[in-house]
Amino acid sequence: MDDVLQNIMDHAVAVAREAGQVVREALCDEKQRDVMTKSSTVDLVTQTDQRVEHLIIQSVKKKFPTHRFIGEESVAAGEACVLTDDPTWIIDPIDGTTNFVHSFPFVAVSIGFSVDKKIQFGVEGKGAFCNGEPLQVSDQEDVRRSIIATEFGSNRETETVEKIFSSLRNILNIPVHGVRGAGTAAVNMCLVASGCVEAYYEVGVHVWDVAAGSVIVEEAGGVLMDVEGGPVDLMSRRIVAANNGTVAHIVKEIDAFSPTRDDAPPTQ
Ligand SMILES: O=P([O-])([O-])O[C@@H]1[C@@H](O)[C@H](O)[C@@H](O)[C@H](O)[C@@H]1O
Ligand SMILES: [Mg+2]
Ligand SMILES: [Mg+2]
Repeated sequence: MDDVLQNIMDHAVAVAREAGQVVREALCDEKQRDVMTKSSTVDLVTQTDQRVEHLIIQSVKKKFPTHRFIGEESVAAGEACVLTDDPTWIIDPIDGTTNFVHSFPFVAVSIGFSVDKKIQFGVEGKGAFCNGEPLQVSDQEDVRRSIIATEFGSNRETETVEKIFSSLRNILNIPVHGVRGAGTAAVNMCLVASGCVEAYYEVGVHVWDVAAGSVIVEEAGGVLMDVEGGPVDLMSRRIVAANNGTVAHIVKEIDAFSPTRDDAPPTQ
């Protein structure tokens, strides 16, 4: 990794740790977990999500004034969600807000950094690490001996819920050892990267949920795919992250659908 990128990554790690501390403290303070809603009554946000995103963006802007941002809460406030070739920080200040609100103790501060529309950190084959320890995906080749992670998302339209359950039924019937969900895409992807689960899939995620996780999974030896096979498109809101191409064949069992893309022009 060149010095410039290393410098950017060091800053990302430092600001993620700082943000993590704010989230950790807020977990113990009911007032900082007051709930507001966004796209639906189960799409939650708190002042802490907004505060943490602000903290990260201000800190980065000070050091790298020309860089661009895609932040979950900035987009919710009306900013465009467009990935250009420019250096861009893709931020989910609290991934797992529902967990956070309920003190269910799995949340992540997710920060990805892209240049030329490619997520950069780690792409040069330097590996993925958790507190200095290298991560490695599971070597399991048999989907029947696998744990698959997924989420239910925050869209409760009947048709969407039907499709989620249809996929789940198909996957349970393979049969797999188990199905799990941490309540955060970023943590689910880190679980794939660390070999605790063999694969994670979800339709309905956003680019800020998966940008950082995608490079962590690849650097830990895993593969990314669209839920109908083929290359993943981080703006498509569909993702499969698996330990290898064999387990990634769970895509055959997924009842795929296409939510509105993250980069769709705003409707008037
Ligand atoms: O809103 P948030 O807590 O940052 O992110 C959440 C994801 O991590 C989760 O996996 C998904 O099921 C939810 O729909 C939501 O996108
Ligand atoms: Mg999220
Ligand atoms: Mg979030």
